[in-house]
Amino acid sequence: MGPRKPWVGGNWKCNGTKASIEALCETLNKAEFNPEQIDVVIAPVSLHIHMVKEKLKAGFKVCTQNVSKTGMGAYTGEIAVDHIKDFGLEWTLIGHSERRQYYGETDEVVADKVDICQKAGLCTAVCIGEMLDERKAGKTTDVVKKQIEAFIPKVTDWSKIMIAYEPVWAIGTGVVATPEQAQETHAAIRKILKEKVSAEVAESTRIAYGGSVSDSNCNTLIGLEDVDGFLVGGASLKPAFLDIIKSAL
Ligand SMILES: O=C[C@H](O)COP(=O)(O)O
Repeated sequence: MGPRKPWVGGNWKCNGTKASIEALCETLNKAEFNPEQIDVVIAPVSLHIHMVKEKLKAGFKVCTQNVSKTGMGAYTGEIAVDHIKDFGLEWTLIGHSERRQYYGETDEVVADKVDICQKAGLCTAVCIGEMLDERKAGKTTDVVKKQIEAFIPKVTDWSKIMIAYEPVWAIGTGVVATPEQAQETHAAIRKILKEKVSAEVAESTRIAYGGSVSDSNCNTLIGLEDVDGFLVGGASLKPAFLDIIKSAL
């Protein structure tokens, strides 16, 4: 872990019922952390946000899993930055690989969403990562570079950007990146930020790892120089998430 404030996110994806989420919030409320020293960010299904905000103790930050590239208006089914801000939320995820794969979210759309979040002063976890065939072809750095370059021109306040590196082949598969793969790509991302933005931004921007993070691999991963935290899917629905938070303290 570098000198940056750690960031640990639980992406609950399209999971949970009112009952299961109530129980999960009770479990998560056992976590002990100082929000001045770590960002612990929970992204439930949008319908559950109100309830999760009520149930989780102060210190947790509640986040949307997606945001509209438009403002308020005649855009059926969307949630705008204005709603997120009005609701008192600080964070949103953008460009998760499931959004890119199943809902046609291109680099251009991700850039538009970064743009609207920046203009609204909303903190944004931007997800990037390569597919298995791209890794096998040795194209990982090229892929993440293209994904990052797409949104760089939209960023005016880097303190509100967190990059989540999630190799797609590691998401939900139980196949976590090796420490060497994770460190190598996180360092490559930092190098891209240095070359394309500035040394200061490269040094200060947090980069979290995501993809089959669990209570059994988090301690090794968090020991890596350029890993500043995690974006966790499956394990964030379980008590294991408490250990993952603890690993980053
Ligand atoms: O947003 C979280 C990632 O997609 C990781 O999911 P996972 O921890 O279930 O592999």
